[in-house]
Amino acid sequence: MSTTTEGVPLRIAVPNKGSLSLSATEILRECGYRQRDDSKQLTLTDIENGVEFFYLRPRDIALYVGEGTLDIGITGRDLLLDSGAKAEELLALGFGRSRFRFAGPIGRFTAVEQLQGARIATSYTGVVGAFLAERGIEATVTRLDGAVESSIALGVADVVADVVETGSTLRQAGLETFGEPILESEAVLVTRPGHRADGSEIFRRRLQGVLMARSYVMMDYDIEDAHVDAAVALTPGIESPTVLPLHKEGWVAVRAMVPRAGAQRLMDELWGLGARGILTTDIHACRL
Ligand SMILES: Nc1ncnc2c1ncn2[C@@H]1O[C@H](COP(=O)(O)OP(=O)(O)OP(=O)(O)O)[C@@H](O)[C@H]1O
Ligand SMILES: O=P(O)(O)OC[C@H]1O[C@H](OP(=O)(O)OP(=O)(O)O)[C@H](O)[C@@H]1O
Ligand SMILES: [Mg+2]
Repeated sequence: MSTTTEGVPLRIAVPNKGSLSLSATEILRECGYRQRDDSKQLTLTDIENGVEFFYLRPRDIALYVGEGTLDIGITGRDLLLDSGAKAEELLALGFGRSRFRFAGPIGRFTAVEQLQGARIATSYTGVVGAFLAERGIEATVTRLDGAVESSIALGVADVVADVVETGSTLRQAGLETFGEPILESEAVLVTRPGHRADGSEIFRRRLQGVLMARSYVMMDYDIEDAHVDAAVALTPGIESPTVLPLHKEGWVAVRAMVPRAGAQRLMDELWGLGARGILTTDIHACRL
């Protein structure tokens, strides 16, 4: 059964390679979509769900979506901004997190004002150009495809601007970051402003449901009536917690979604209030 109203498949761009590719495929599978098994496959139609996937270079995805060829796509926020494409961010996806930063030889630079007149190497000329223009800094920006960190030792640049995740590539090149991060990036869902293709809302909701399920757990516990108000104040849930009577006189069972991050601390606090039989369970998908 198709989930689109017109029967026209929703056309979705997915990273085919690089840091975002595996996580994008994983979240789409969790959302109940078919995904390719062969990394050479360029497209895949999931008739049951009324969608068609196009596996593309993440750097090109904002352009395809912005030009109207594809309805929606997954790419990096930094790549979206760098592209200058007419696409907008619809939902942050929580994976592929990185910072985009300037770096130079250790001890050489301390502030972005020192970029005046410098030679900067980067794969993200759009992001760097906009940053410099905003501050009225004049510098020479050279575009490289990758391994940008080597450009300083090889005499092509004084400074690099690149994606930093763990920082280990910079350390190995004898470089250090300086100035504030230019931007914080993660994988994002992008679409054309004002364009809401049939099925795109269902697609967005499925992704949001899996993201919520990743960041929340279901918590169950039993507690005496006298302490239930204090306990539900700690576990207010999304709408409101479910409270049901137990067979044991004067006791109730409480069920509520709680943020995964603080779940262990919450269990300690509930135990302190007299709650017993405290359980947490993973959620795999939800619509809230
Ligand atoms: N450690 C990382 N290295 C590079 N990009 C990363 C990293 N972590 C997250 N990202 C994000 O991945 C996207 C870059 O996609 P890209 O396809 O260029 O990945 P890549 O890992 O550099 O792959 P490749 O170098 O093989 O092309 C950006 O949005 C970037 O912020
Ligand atoms: O902070 P880190 O964890 O070290 O990760 C950041 C590095 O990873 C990426 O390089 P990639 O492996 O994509 O190679 P590339 O430069 O050839 O694209 C990025 O361009 C940085 O060089
Ligand atoms: Mg790379």
